[in-house]
Amino acid sequence: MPGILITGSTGQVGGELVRLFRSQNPSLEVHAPDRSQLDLRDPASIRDVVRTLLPQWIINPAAYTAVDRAESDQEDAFAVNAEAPRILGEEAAVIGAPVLHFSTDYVFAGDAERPYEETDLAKPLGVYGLSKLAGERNLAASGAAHLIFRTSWVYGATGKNFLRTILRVARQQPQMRIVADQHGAPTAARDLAQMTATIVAQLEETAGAGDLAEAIRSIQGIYNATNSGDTTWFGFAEEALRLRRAAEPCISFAELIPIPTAEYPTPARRPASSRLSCVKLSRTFVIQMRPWQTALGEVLKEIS
Ligand SMILES: NC(=O)C1=CN([C@@H]2O[C@H](COP(=O)(O)OP(=O)(O)OC[C@H]3O[C@@H](n4cnc5c(N)ncnc54)[C@H](OP(=O)(O)O)[C@@H]3O)[C@@H](O)[C@H]2O)C=CC1
Ligand SMILES: Cc1cn([C@H]2C[C@H](O)[C@@H](COP(=O)(O)OP(=O)(O)O[C@H]3O[C@@H](C)C(=O)[C@@H](O)[C@H]3O)O2)c(=O)[nH]c1=O
Ligand SMILES: [Mg+2]
Repeated sequence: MPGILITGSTGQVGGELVRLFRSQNPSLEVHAPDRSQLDLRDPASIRDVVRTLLPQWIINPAAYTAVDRAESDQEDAFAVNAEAPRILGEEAAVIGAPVLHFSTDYVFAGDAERPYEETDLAKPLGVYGLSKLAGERNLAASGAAHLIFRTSWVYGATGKNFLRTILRVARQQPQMRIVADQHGAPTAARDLAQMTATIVAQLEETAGAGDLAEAIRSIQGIYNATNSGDTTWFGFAEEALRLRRAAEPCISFAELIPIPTAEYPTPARRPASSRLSCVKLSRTFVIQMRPWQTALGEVLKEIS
C-alpha cells in the first residue's frame, strides 16, 4: 500500500517522525524499516525497499552521526551520508516521490560573524560534515524533487545526544568542563518532526489533485531549520541544569565550568559558529520555529 517511507526510525528525528505521522493519521501507511530491513550502506537494499513499497513520500533522517568516529570511518560515513541520499534520490525520481532529507550545520567552517544563509559557501571541517555536504549535492543531482533541512544540535528525551550526556554526568561528577566558544542552536527532534509534518500537509494541499513532485520542484533546495535563538554548548548545558535544579531541588548537580575549545580536544574539529538563519524556511512555509529554551523546557519534562 502506498504511504510514507521513513528511514532511521530508531534515531531521534526518525522516531519522532514515525510517532507523529502515525498518530496524526492512523489510515496513512507509515513504513519505517530498521537497519535489518534497509541497510543504507547497501545500494541494492535501498533500491529494493523503494521499489517494493512505492511510497508517495520519502523522508530520510537516517545518518551516520558519530562526528568523531567518522574521522576514522570515512567509508561508512560516506556510504550512509553521501551515497544513500543519491540512491534514494534516483529511485524517488523514477517513481515521482519527493524526498525530504536532513543535513547539518557542520557543513560550515564556522568563521562567519552572522548566521549562515542557505547560499553561503559550505566548507566542512571534518569527515561527517564533508559526507553530509556530499549527500546534499548527490540528492540535488539525482533528479528527485527534494527539500533538504539543515538543522543543528539535535536532542530529544531519548537517544544519544549532548543534553542526555550532560544530565547523566552532572549527577555523577562535581564539575563538568564545557566548551563556551562554539555557537549554535539546540534543536528538539520533535520540533523538526512537527515542522516536517506541517510542510508535508502544506505541500499536499498546494498540489491538490496535481503532481506532488512537480509542485515541489519550484521551491526545492536547502532550508535552514533550527529552533530560534542561539547559545553555546556551555549555555545549553547551563540552561538545562538551571531548569533541572528548579525541578529537583534536592539533587546536587555538577558545577559547570566554561572552557575554550582548545581545552577539549576531539578527533573532529567543530565549527566555532554554526548559527543558521531560518528566514527562508519561515517565508516559504509560514513556519516559525520556537525559541530553543521553550523546546528544551518541554523536553526536560519528559526526562526523569
Ligand atoms: N544529532 C544531531 O545533533 C544532528 C543531526 N543532524 C541530522 O539530522 C538527521 C537526524 O539525526 P538524528 O535523528 O539525531 O540521528 P540519530 O543518530 O539519532 O539516528 C540515526 C539513524 O540513522 C540510522 N542509520 C545509521 N546508519 C544506518 C544504516 N547503515 N542503515 C540504516 N539505518 C542507519 C540509525 O539506525 P541504528 O539505530 O540502527 O544505528 C538511526 O536510526 C541526520 O541527517 C543528521 O545528520 C543535523 C544536525 C544535528
Ligand atoms: C560531553 C561534553 C562535550 N563537550 C563539547 C564537545 C563538543 O565541542 C561539544 C558537543 O559535543 P557532542 O559530541 O555531544 O556533540 P557533537 O557530536 O559535536 O554534535 C553534533 O552532532 C552532529 C550529528 C551534528 O550534526 C551537529 O549539529 C552537532 O549536534 O561539546 C564539552 O565541552 N564537555 C563535555 O562534557
Ligand atoms: Mg557526538
